[in-house]
Formats: sequence, structure tokens, C-alpha cells
Amino acid sequence: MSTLTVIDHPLVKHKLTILRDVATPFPTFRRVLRETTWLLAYETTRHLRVESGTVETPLEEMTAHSLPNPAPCLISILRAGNGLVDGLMDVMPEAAVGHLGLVRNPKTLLPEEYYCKLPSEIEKRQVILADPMLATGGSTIAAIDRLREKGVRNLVFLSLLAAPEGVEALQSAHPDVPIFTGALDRELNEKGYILPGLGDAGDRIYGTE
Ligand SMILES: O=P(O)(O)OC[C@H]1O[C@H](OP(=O)(O)OP(=O)(O)O)[C@H](O)[C@@H]1O
Ligand SMILES: O=c1cc[nH]c(=O)[nH]1
Ligand SMILES: [Mg+2]
Repeated sequence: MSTLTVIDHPLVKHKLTILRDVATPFPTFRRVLRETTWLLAYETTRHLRVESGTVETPLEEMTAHSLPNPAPCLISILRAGNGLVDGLMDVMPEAAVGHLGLVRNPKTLLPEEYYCKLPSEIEKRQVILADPMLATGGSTIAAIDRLREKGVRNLVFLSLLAAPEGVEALQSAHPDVPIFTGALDRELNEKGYILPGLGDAGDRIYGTE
């Protein structure tokens, strides 16, 4: 069974309150999501491999560590995934970035793929897949199915909020993929929205409500 890590941090809690607030306007939502991602990134990137080498300081040479080649890779589940990937790129500008376009059909709640562009040598990279909302789990499971087809082995998933239903579905479909999230919410409503949640993440980032 894959691990579920709820990233428990006072600043994450504080920023999540702003993100959940229906009165938060989208420019603030975008900025605070980015700041929250910097904090979530600290735990989510803890497993990354580094390679040993040397660096010349102004005083002497020392053994030092750097990200490997090829570098890790961030994958955004469009469109809301970009809200997390923007912040992840801030802390790891060396990362390659891929995009998977998935939209959830509002009637069936099943994801439909409309775009896929992934970095070269993805099978050799450590991959962080990002989507702010793990609701039924359908979009994340479909994204991981696609990444597995492309040979990705080393993979973790980051969300901002998760529903218990989505965690269970993801753990059962992909038991080897560690899950990181900013909070585990109560349940889904009849339309597949996370309760208490924050609404539609894509709409709140891009002001399309
Ligand atoms: O776990 P699930 O039940 O699959 O739901 C979660 C998905 O729904 C949202 O995307 P949406 O389909 O609204 O697309 P968007 O990012 O373009 O707004 C969200 O960003 C996830 O991708
Ligand atoms: O609560 C939810 C569920 C799916 N997608 C969202 O953006 N929000
Ligand atoms: Mg989506």
C-alpha cells in the first residue's frame, strides 16, 4: 500500500484557509497557491537522488551534491496542475516539465485526455506528478496509467487537497505511488467535489468561474 503523507505545517494550514475562503480573489489565490507549493515541495522532494561531485569554493575544493542527469521531471495535470507546477519550478528550475491535458466529464466524472507532451528520457527521471485536487482519483489514476505506459518507474504524486475516496482509489490502482497532500478532507459531494474543499481549483486559479 502506498504511503499517504499529509504535510502538517502551520504555514500550510494558514495558507489553506486563504485558499478555501470563497472571498479570496483569483490574483491572491494564485499567489498563495504558489507560496503553499514552496512549503509542500520541501517534503515532496525529500526522496530525490543527488550525485556526488566536487565544487571549488573560494577557499578549497570539497565534495558536494547535485541533482542527477537527466534531471527530475514535473508533470502537470492540466489545467489546475500548473498551479502547483509553477511553485515546484521555482524551487527546482532544473526540472524538465511535462503536461497531460485531462478534463473531468461533469456527467460521468471520468477524465478525458486532450493533450500529452512529455520530456525525453522520462523513464530515467524521477517524476513528481502534480494536481491540486484528488477527488474521485480518476484523473490521477489515468495520468499515472499514461506515465507507466511511457516507462516511468520512479514517481510520486502531490496534491493540495485530497478526498478519502480519491486516496483509496489511487492506493488501490497504484499501490506503489507515494501520495503527498496539504490536507485530507472529509468526503465528496454528489457532483464529485471535495467537501469542505475549495471549489473548482482551475476556475479559482484562472478566474473562469
Ligand atoms: O479526482 P478527479 O475526480 O478526477 O477530479 C480531480 C480533477 O478535477 C479537476 O480538473 P478539471 O477536470 O476540473 O479540469 P481543469 O483542471 O481544467 O479545471 C482537478 O484539477 C483534477 O484534475
Ligand atoms: O473539489 C473539486 C473536485 C474536482 N476538481 C476540483 O477542482 N475541485
Ligand atoms: Mg484536471
